[in-house]
Amino acid sequence: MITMATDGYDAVLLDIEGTTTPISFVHDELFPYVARSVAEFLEARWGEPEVQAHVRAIAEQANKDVAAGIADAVAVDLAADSAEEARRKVLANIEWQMKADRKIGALKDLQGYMWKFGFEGGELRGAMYPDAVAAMKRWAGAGRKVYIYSSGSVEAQKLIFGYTTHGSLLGLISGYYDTKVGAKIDASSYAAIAADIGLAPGRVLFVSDNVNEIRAADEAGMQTVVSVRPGNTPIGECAFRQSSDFMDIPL
Ligand SMILES: CSCCC(=O)C(=O)COP(=O)(O)O
Repeated sequence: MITMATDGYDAVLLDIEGTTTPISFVHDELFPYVARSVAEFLEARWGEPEVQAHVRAIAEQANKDVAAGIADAVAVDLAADSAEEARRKVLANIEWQMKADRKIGALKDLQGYMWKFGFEGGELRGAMYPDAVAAMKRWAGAGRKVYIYSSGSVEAQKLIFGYTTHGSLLGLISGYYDTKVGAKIDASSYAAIAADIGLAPGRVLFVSDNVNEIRAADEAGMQTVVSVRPGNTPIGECAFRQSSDFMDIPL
């Protein structure tokens, strides 16, 4: 039985991986989609302005990482390198970052851009926990605004909820946040989201599988529930409320 603040909450802020969506979908379908097609994608679309914008962001991040002494990072000089050389280096940076499951903006933005082709072409469909879908409908129907906060880019979030195995859920969602608002383990990110939504943090309920994120949201004053799902990292003893069926979360 989950007990919430007696006067409830006005908005719900949901994490994706391990919360609305199985971790296995992200790691066994979404990430491999990019891993298996990124080399060919870069070769075929290198000259396209949108792809070049992603290339510049990856190169900028790589050069910062090299300066910071990160061993796997490969410096890229887009002005001096030949197109082939630059493409090889950009690819090397994408590959090591994906192996490390790095939650970094330039990589997340590129993944989101590539997933668009998979979702729009029908190769990808966003997997959802059925109780998460039911709870989102119940929250929206009861006047609780539903927001998303994920390391995945806002563009990727709109795809995963726009093309789910339960149809489009975009109509249930009032807004989207990614790490442009701040890191998910920083309390200031949750304060910024609450301010942007226009609510006191205490009127927002944050649900995530990641206890470090839950701790940050709690520090910012949000109400919290830890999502417990098969395949999630076990959380063990923990002071926070937990749920494995979001329909059990009181309104
Ligand atoms: C937008 S779906 C892709 C999820 C993703 O790329 C990711 O890194 C998961 O991050 P989350 O913050 O949802 O755990």
